[in-house]
Amino acid sequence: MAHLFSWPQTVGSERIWAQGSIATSYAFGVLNWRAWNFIIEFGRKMIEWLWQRIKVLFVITARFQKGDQTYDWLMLLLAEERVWASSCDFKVVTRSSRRRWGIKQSPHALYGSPTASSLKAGNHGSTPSRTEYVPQYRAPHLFRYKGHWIEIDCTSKREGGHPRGFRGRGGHRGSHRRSSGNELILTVYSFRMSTLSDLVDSARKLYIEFSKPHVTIHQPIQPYQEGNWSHVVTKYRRPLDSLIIEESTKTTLLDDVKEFLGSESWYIDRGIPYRRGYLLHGPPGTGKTATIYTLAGELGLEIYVLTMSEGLINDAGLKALIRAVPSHAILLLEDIDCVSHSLRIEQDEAMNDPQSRPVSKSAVTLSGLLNAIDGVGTDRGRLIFCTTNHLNHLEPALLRPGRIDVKVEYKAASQAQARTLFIAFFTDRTPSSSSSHDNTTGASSESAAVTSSVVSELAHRFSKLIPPHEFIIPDLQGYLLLHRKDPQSAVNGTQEWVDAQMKERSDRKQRLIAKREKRVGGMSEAMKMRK
Ligand SMILES: Nc1ncnc2c1ncn2[C@@H]1O[C@H](COP(=O)(O)OP(=O)(O)OP(=O)(O)O)[C@@H](O)[C@H]1O
Repeated sequence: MAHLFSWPQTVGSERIWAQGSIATSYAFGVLNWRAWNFIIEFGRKMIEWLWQRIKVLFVITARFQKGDQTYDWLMLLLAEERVWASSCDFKVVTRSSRRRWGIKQSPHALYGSPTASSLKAGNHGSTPSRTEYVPQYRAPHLFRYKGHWIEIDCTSKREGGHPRGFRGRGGHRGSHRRSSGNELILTVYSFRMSTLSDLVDSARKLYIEFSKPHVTIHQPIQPYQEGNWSHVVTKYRRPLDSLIIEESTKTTLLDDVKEFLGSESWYIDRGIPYRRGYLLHGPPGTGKTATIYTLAGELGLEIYVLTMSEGLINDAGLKALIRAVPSHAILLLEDIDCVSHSLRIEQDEAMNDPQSRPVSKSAVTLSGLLNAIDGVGTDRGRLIFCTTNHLNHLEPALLRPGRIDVKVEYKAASQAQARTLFIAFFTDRTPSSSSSHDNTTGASSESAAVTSSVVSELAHRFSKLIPPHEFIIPDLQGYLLLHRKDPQSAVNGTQEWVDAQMKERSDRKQRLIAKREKRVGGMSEAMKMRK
């Protein structure tokens, strides 16, 4: 009976025991699972932490913003290193700028393309094309530079860190905001910071070498408040002797700029802002801008141009743009009188005087311009060149020494300039012609001397027929171009051309006077009617 009664008890206790052991093993299982989870998570975190530490020691991340000079240096270096060779992502453009980071060649030979150096030398293959293939580097690219692996990424999807949330030395973890993609991110797998600085330095040297035959001109792009100068054009360097201005003006300007560039410590020691302002003033087409480009080419300086008459840049934009100009570069402010004009317009409009309305107006105010010129960053070796056609429109505050230190007046061509232009125009400068004169017999060099003396004599006659300070160099160039192959006929036709030009000018003047008188007459009639 007891057995009878004990069985269910036993069964019950076994059941309880079984249930207990299941519960216990379940609890242990859960605990185990939690422990394992904890261990795995802890291990993962440790590995991540260690990996981050290793990366901090062995990986350097550097960002290069479009619009900054370093971006251009790096892009050129990448082209030179043929990093694009493994790329399958190109932007194809027909624009043909002298500054090319793309692979400029026939589409048929894309992957067998020449190197940047051969392109530099003008060797574009047998089928030169104006199409440019610009590698995009959207997907990360790996390349080897002086024994180090370097990764490039042009289009970060996250801002504030590495494209893949990576945190390198000095970097931050990505915050997953979309970037504009206007930056180049380099990840250098090296524990030495000098690897990066060497790379940037090599890129800079290459860029200077590459830019030698050209003058680089930077123009701003919108939004100006970001100080972005990424629109770049290049022009062939102009030889100094192709600039036909007074020899003394040329050398004075050149020497002044050279002296300024070499006297940084002098300025710093005396607490004087290290900048120099030049004002070139005179009628349109007299060579003001040409002078600045020639100086820049001669001294290897880059130009940052702002045209004040365009009316697009306001005070905030101007400040940001001027601040972004690097040291030892030329800041060129074209048509600076338009800034003063904006004040004058307001005054004149207030006085209801429609007669004095100027042609163009700048969105920059005078105080905005003065603040931008005097502001932060402009005292770090800044050469500021201003041009104007109307010196008398400039506010005295702008002409104060420290803002404008050197003034140069430009006029229409003198007879001496006309003579120099004629000689430059008709003297054969091709090396072959000069070498043939040098290397051949005495008879040939004699004929060269005769030719140059003939040109000189004709130039003298030509200059005497040109009334002083009436025609600008482009006018004279235009006329000489009509007689490009025949200097004698150029001289023979000069008087006739001068007379025709003078008559045309006088007719135009008469027409303008008549128009003005008609307008004034109309206004006084209206006044009378109103009375
Ligand atoms: N003295 C000069 N020597 C050589 N070229 C000149 C000279 N003057 C003008 N030119 C030529 O004429 C063209 C116009 O010159 P430039 O743009 O320098 O004139 P500017 O005085 O700056 O005119 P603007 O006031 O309208 O800006 C250029 O192609 C330039 O090469």
